[in-house]
Amino acid sequence: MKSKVIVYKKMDEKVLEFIRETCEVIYFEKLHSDVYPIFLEELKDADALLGSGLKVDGDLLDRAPHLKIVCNTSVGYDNLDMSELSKRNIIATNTPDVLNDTVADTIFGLLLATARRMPELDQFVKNGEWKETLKEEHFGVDVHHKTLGIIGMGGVGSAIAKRARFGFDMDILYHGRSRKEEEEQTYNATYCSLEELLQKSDFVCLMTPLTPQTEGLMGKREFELMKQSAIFINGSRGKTVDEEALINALRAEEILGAGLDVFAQEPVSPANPLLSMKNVVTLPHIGSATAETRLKMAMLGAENLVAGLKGETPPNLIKGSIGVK
Ligand SMILES: NC(=O)c1ccc[n+]([C@@H]2O[C@H](COP(=O)([O-])OP(=O)(O)OC[C@H]3O[C@@H](n4cnc5c(N)ncnc54)[C@H](O)[C@@H]3O)[C@@H](O)[C@H]2O)c1
Ligand SMILES: O=C(O)[C@H](O)CO
Repeated sequence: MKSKVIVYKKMDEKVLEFIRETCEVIYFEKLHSDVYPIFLEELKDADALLGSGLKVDGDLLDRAPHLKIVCNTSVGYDNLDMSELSKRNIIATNTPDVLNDTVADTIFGLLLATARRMPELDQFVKNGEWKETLKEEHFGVDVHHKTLGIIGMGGVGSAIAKRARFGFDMDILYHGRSRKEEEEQTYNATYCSLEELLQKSDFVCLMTPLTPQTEGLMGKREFELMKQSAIFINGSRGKTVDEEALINALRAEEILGAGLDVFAQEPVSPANPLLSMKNVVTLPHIGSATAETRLKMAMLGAENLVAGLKGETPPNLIKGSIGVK
């Protein structure tokens, strides 16, 4: 009897074919309201879930009594209730590393675009407002040789540090749960407290996972500690930032600007005040959004799934999952 796998996100056919070699696949390109009742019905005898963003909590797991493994096609796994999964002996996996460079390219591009006001000046040109040589009022700020503070020097944070150091001669500060000797040696990065990082950085880049400890990590006090000339970049999750505090800090000119790839609510509401601020550059959570990288992530998720269903240890077990030694 083949294992039954529910795939709940749009996937390349190559990935579905790979899973179909050993499993039965129930495929939902998107879990919109029309198909959700069918999804819940299929859950009843499903052995595995593959996709990203679905809230997998106790309520959902109670509807899936045969589930053996839940596989994210993302590195972030804040959508998974790890304790509920472990209670039920369900394996959980994610897709780290394959996306580091693509995400670092996005986040550093966001940093550059925000520093040099590119979206605003692109619109300036397209609106036919460019009538003469640009004046100081339209100048941006330099990135090269400035100080970048990275909160969360992990896979993506480290790739951002590489770009900053070797591409832009930046000085790098970082804060995290542990020291990163390799990054300190390779990128001349300096570990410091969060307070010191916020006070000294010209660019603050948040790249931590969303956890109970990082929820609201950047709040009123943290933005007040930043330089008035500094720019905040968020590539992590929207809820690592107190969005109200960010809006107030920008309105009070406590910081110079912000570049955001993630938001507390996604898709972000058009009414969100951040979207009407010229000194805020916004992206629709596109960190890993290239065809090549998304295929790698999906295939890695599928490899984790097939290995787990075979009784093997999947390559990317999430910390806290059963089977993590
Ligand atoms: N915008 C996007 O499209 C995109 C893409 C990839 C990752 N992400 C987000 O970025 C996160 C990090 O990705 P990664 O692959 O670098 O993960 P990672 O696990 O390699 O690195 C996370 C880093 O954050 C640090 N950290 C954890 N808790 C912390 C805390 N309380 N304070 C300070 N540092 C802390 C960890 O020590 C680690 O160094 C993901 O969990 C995801 O939420 C977003
Ligand atoms: O966590 C990740 O991999 C990205 O945010 C894409 O979801």
